[in-house]
Amino acid sequence: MTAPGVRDGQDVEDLDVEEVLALVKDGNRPARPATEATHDPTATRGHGSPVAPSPEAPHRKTSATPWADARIRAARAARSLAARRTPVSVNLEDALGLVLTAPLTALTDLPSFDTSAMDGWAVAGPGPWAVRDEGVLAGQHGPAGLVDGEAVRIATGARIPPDTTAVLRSEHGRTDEKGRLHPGRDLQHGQDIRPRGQECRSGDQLLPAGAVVTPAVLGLAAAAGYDTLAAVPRPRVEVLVLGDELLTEGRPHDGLIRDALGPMLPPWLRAMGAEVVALRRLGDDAEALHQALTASAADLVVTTGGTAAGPVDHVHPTLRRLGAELLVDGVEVRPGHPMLLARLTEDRYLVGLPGNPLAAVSGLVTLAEPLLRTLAGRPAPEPYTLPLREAAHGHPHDTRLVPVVLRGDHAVPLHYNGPAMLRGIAAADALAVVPPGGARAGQEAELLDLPWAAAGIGACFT
Ligand SMILES: Nc1nc2c(c(=O)[nH]1)N[C@H]1C(S)=C(S)[C@@H](COP(=O)(O)OP(=O)(O)OC[C@H]3O[C@@H](n4cnc5c(N)ncnc54)[C@H](O)[C@@H]3O)O[C@H]1N2
Ligand code: MOO
Repeated sequence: MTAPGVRDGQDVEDLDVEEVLALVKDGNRPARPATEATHDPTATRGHGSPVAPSPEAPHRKTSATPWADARIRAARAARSLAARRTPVSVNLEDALGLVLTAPLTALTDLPSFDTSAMDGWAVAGPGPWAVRDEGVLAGQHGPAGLVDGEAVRIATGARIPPDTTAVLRSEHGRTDEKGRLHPGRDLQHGQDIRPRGQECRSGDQLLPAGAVVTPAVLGLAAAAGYDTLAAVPRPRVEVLVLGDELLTEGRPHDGLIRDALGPMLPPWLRAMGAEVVALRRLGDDAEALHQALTASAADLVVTTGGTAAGPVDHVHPTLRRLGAELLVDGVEVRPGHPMLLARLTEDRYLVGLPGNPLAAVSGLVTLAEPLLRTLAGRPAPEPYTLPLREAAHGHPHDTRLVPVVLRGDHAVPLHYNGPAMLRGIAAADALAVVPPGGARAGQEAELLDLPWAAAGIGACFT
């Protein structure tokens, strides 16, 4: 059935109840531009005073923060803690994705000795040459020096014998019947020799402090002599999954459903650079939640579910009981508007993700990502936009995050993007930021890449 007033081409399955209600009331009026929505008397920006909810927005939270402000607030909240974190020394194999706290300074010349760039012969003086019996392989040290007219077989990466004048590639040399080596073409002095220090001298700065450790940085660090790197510690995150209705195996039955967030959040958080220290399922138990939050030593606790105002929604009451400071209490974004950010103690934070799975993703990218990025010392990704290939309907007042695939130079909005659905995001490359009122086909939309989309599965998982 199509809800009356829903615009052509819209899938009612894509809308949450509130959006459908708003559209029914709006009829087919054109979507309001973002600027107008900003002046909506029902929309409270920042932490303004409470405003009576409008009939169009039965669940609008008066304290809700605009989406872009919420991201900024989450990033800023962690700044003072980030400044207090002590750098750690991390083995290379554990350093992927971390940020260097000291410049990467070469511990050696590179190459650290004169090296053959090719398989062939090290030769001294002009040819033809007498070829020694014993060759020189990579990894051997101290080959005997050559005299003019002499050559020795040499492998790529092997040390150049003293007094070598060039390396003759194997395909450019010919040996006559007497075993003498002749050049097949002119040979320049120093040809195919990589001189010591060609890439850097010991003490040269290879990368500045603040560089992100990529696979290539790991390779460079190893080449330059490093076993460990000084880096910003990975933020530690504990995930608390709330809800009595959740199963951890088998098919849904008897009103029980599978926990979709337990399997999804830890790898997603790791892809965002976090160390997930624990995942615990607490049911709907206020006491267990209180104890878990009191006992946790993680930099960030991520809870799922329980953010709304139902009888077993324990997150707000527990935060009040703990005396936590609510920094963001609801965000003007769909899905996920009940998401929250709190400071539990001076150096511990909580992000409360709504239980609906796509709403949880929205909370992850809106609040957890900027907070973790700041704690990890990483810069914000450069914002970028692409035109939408099709129109994306918008919420009347709130930003919408819509899963999209990137095709050529367009972003294509995906269906099955309702708050309880993962079908769209599971096929997506990015989330498109759709302003209040929606976006036309061809309109540029800001895109938030999914952490694995650009790098390929596995590449960014730490
Ligand atoms: N009176 C109001 N009710 C609701 C509002 C509102 O503004 N006023 N907002 C709705 C929205 S929007 C969302 S989102 C949810 C958020 O609710 P909670 O964070 O309290 O989440 P729950 O009620 O625990 O669960 C919501 C939904 O998600 C399912 N769920 C929970 N955890 C998981 C999981 N790990 N894996 C899969 N699915 C999960 C749960 O069974 C519910 O269906 O509140 C609305 N209500
Ligand atoms: O419907 Mo709720 O917007 O957060 O998923």
